[in-house]
Amino acid sequence: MVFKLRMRSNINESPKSLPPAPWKLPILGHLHLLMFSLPCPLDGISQKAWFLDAPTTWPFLLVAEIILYNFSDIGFAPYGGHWRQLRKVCTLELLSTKREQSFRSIREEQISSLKEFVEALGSFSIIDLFPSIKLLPVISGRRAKFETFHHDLDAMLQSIIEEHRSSKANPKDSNDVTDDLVDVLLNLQDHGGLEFPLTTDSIKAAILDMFIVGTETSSAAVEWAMSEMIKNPRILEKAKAEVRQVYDRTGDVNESDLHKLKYLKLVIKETLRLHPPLPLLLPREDSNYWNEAESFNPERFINSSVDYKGTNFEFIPFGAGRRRCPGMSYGMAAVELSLAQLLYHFDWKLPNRMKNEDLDMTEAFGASGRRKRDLYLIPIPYHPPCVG
Ligand code: HEM
Repeated sequence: MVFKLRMRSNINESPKSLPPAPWKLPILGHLHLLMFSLPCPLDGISQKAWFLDAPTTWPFLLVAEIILYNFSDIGFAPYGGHWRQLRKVCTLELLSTKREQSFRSIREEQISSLKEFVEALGSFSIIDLFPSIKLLPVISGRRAKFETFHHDLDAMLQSIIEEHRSSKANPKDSNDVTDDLVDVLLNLQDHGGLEFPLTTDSIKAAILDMFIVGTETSSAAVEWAMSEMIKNPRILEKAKAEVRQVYDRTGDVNESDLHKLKYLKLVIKETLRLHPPLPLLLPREDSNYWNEAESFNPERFINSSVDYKGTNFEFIPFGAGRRRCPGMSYGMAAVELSLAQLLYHFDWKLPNRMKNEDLDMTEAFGASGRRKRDLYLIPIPYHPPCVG
């Protein structure tokens, strides 16, 4: 996962005096999920083809048509042979456990730059960690604007593809774990023996899916987890103590010890329950399923067999069934690692002596499940005890 970090304005500035956040579009990669707030003629989470008959005047359908190469990405593709093939490529080639592990060092390297970034700024908005959400900030119109945007985006994707092609004059075996996602797709296009040809447009749409879907959902989870912990200092302290106890030995946050962060995992689960990045129609605050459903209580998952893998229907932040999220392991690894970094290297406080109970937790309207207002926090560097 790529983290490009954008500089944010002044360190001690009041959030109120910051320029208003740009209007956020529902996010490209998961816009298909908007269908759940529209009258859907089909039942069930996994039926996604109906919208193809819908008028493409809805902004998100225009996005899918124009920007996602006429619905050729994985998320928007209607169920059928083309989608099945994309899905197979995605789960077996792009997001397999083997690949996920092979990207571990890249992920660690990228997420470790978080520390330097936060230090350099003094204050930041969590959303800046994942800038892809802002890829579309200024699109407020319809077709003409989407087309201009698509033109620019297409040029960028084309140059990414060409760069990969030229640096791979001797293409490697697609099982080569040093390949990145674009290499894997290009190798499949050249040598995959696929039932349906993998067009360059499908490759571009898949890159967009991975990049935008992955960053948008993971950033929402990190932002909500931090918000909930700030709002609940007891939980913040407990999670922080755990992270520091695990990493103080080396002074370095890495993926191999993530499995020891048992409490942080509960915090993430509870975050995904209360704030699923793609809300769908989840019973997240339904008292038929949850005790004190609206309160943030990570401990509810202690000794609970309820998991997010798609079999407990009261808790399906990654969806369920054949369209279940193929990037679950990637997403969880990125969220855990980001939060571990943030909690290990910094103490956190709200700006302007704001009280934790005053933190606004309103959700943005729409399908993206994000905070209505960006979360601004002041980091106070933590100096680990000398490592021997
Ligand atoms: C915390 C992180 C994430 C959450 C909560 C999440 C959640 C979801 C959900 C709810 C769906 C729809 C499932 C359904 O319709 O049943 C989905 C689909 C999808 N997700 Fe994720 N996701 C996350 C991270 C990622 C990452 C990191 C990637 C890729 C690198 C990814 C790639 C996709 C793709 C390609 C689809 C479409 C699958 C299809 O339609 O067949 N997601 N995700």
